[in-house]
Amino acid sequence: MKVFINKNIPEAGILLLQEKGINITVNPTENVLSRNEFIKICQENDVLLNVGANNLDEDFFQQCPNLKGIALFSVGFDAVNIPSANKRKIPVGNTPDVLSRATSDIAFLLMQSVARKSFYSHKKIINGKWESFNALENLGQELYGKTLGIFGLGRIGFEMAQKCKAAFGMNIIYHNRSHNENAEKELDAKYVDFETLLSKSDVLSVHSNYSEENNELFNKNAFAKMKSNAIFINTARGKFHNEDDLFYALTNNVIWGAGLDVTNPEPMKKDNPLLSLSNCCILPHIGSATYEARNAMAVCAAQNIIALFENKKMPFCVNEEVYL
Ligand SMILES: NC(=O)C1=CN([C@@H]2O[C@H](COP(=O)(O)OP(=O)(O)OC[C@H]3O[C@@H](n4cnc5c(N)ncnc54)[C@H](OP(=O)(O)O)[C@@H]3O)[C@@H](O)[C@H]2O)C=CC1
Ligand SMILES: O=C(O)C(=O)CO
Repeated sequence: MKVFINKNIPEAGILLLQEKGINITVNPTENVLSRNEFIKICQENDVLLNVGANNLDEDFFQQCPNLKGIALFSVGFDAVNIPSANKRKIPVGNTPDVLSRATSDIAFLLMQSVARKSFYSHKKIINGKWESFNALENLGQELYGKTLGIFGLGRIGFEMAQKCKAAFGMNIIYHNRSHNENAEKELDAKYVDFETLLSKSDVLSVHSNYSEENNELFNKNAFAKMKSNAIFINTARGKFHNEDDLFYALTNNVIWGAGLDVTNPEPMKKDNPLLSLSNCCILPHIGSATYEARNAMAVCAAQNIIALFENKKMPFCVNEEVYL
């Protein structure tokens, strides 16, 4: 079985695959492959270990009829057309849980960074604008006892809610398609409809899986229903928000601030107007970027491939229906 890894991953995963004698090819160039180059190499392999946001759509599956499995180096699987994989009985593996702490840490970091204007204040020093102490300048807001609203309270959302409750005694409300009974029991999280999530959250943090039907759900209409002191945090996928509408909301006192680890599109251009705002903190999609999380992700991805190699079910599979 031949495995193609389109960008290098931590050694922990490579070693596991090598120990099993699995034939792997890691993209030898530092460059991102063009779509044609990527497809050509996938055609020559049985399994793809995919790092980054390649679009694994129906066209991809049609062009790569030999593929027997996909191991994603991510928990999110929005870039894969799952019905196309299912049609061909191709299992798709992901890396759940191991990155929940790291990603929720970034959501928490952004929340505080926005509340205390920290990125902007740092830029002020760099730009020679640190002047004498002024009682009315650089004022942020405290989060104690405020309401955290989570859109998509699953693994990462739970970790975020737990931290916010422990650190600031925040009240938790959330909106999912179904109830998260564990969060209701452990964190006293209250299920609300989407409109209530918008109108009652002091901090609204997005942690849902992305799918087309939620494209730019956080747009002008949604921001208009939020509190004027609200902080919007998105560490899930950039396509959840409309960036022009977010800019409008941030510059017209519709909402108070925003923290983004994901942008729409990615990568963000360096002259994006959001980068110049005092009330917006942006990071370049580093949610899972810790040694601990990335090593563990590499192990999960390798375990998924090893299972395929041994004719077993992938231990972390997003389309278990292919095994029925
Ligand atoms: N910034 C980064 O580096 C990272 C980003 N991510 C992103 O975070 C996402 C979440 O990961 P994780 O917590 O592990 O996933 P989970 O599946 O554990 O949680 C996702 C939650 O979203 C809810 N949800 C899904 N669809 C909808 C919807 N249409 N409306 C409302 N709620 C919805 C689900 O509940 P229900 O089914 O009941 O609706 C579920 O509780 C990933 O898919 C990925 O996009 C992940 C890791 C790193
Ligand atoms: O896992 C994911 O979905 C990411 O976005 C990166 O870790």
